[in-house]
Amino acid sequence: MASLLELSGVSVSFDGFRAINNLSFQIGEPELRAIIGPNGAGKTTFMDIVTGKTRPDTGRVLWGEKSVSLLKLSESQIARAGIGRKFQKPTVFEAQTVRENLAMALKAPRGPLDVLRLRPTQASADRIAAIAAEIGLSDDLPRIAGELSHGQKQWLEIGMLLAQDPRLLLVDEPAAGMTPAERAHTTDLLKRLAERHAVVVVEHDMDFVRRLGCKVTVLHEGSVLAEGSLDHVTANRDVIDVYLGR
Ligand SMILES: Nc1ncnc2c1ncn2[C@@H]1O[C@H](COP(=O)(O)OP(=O)(O)OP(=O)(O)O)[C@@H](O)[C@H]1O
Repeated sequence: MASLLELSGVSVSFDGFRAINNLSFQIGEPELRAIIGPNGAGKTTFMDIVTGKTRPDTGRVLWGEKSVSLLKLSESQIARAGIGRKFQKPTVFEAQTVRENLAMALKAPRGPLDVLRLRPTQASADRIAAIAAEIGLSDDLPRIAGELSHGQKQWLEIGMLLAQDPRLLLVDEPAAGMTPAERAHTTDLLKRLAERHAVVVVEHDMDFVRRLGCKVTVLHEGSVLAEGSLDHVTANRDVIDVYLGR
């Protein structure tokens, strides 16, 4: 499988502290990957580098069939190239309906004031319906987003990412604060999305990672400590020492 995203030899320091240290990572398309690691391992900084928020001091970050360097692109160009990121805290438009939120996301490359003025057109209605079905919110389209449960808001935000047609989704701690039923739904959703997309899930909850049933990358001190199935990495002595055994 060809790589969709490939980092090699990436390092970044903050005030002399190496948050990412000679990191190499690759993911294919489609693929589901979990990233785990102790606090401060560099998981957030990794996502910041991929999305262009943080620029590495050294290394390469290559994207797509043409191996375009993401280091030359702005954050918005990277988003348009097909990389979507979901932060831990949902940031849906609380006062708008689920349908309006998805409609805004379909049109999103403009400024926030422009998107607020837009109304869903017939042309976008099918797309909105398909995304709502994908995320399990078909019956909730007329509801005000602020009234949704925490889990439903997370799914809506994933739907808003999908509206942008990403090839790679970066999802930060999706299971945090969810009920067991919401976690099960989220697992199913991420697995289904990973049939057509590259999906990177950063997660601390090991039960959740186990249910994802995917390859796992363990980060520690800004580098890959171990990689493979969850059983493989959790049997690794170094992983036990720095992460699991604490
Ligand atoms: N802008 C910054 N300035 C200074 N230090 C930073 C900055 N961003 C990250 N760091 C440091 O880099 C290291 C890696 O941080 P990062 O947030 O990437 O870890 P993480 O694996 O996401 O941790 P957590 O699981 O707690 O979210 C930490 O020691 C953090 O304090």
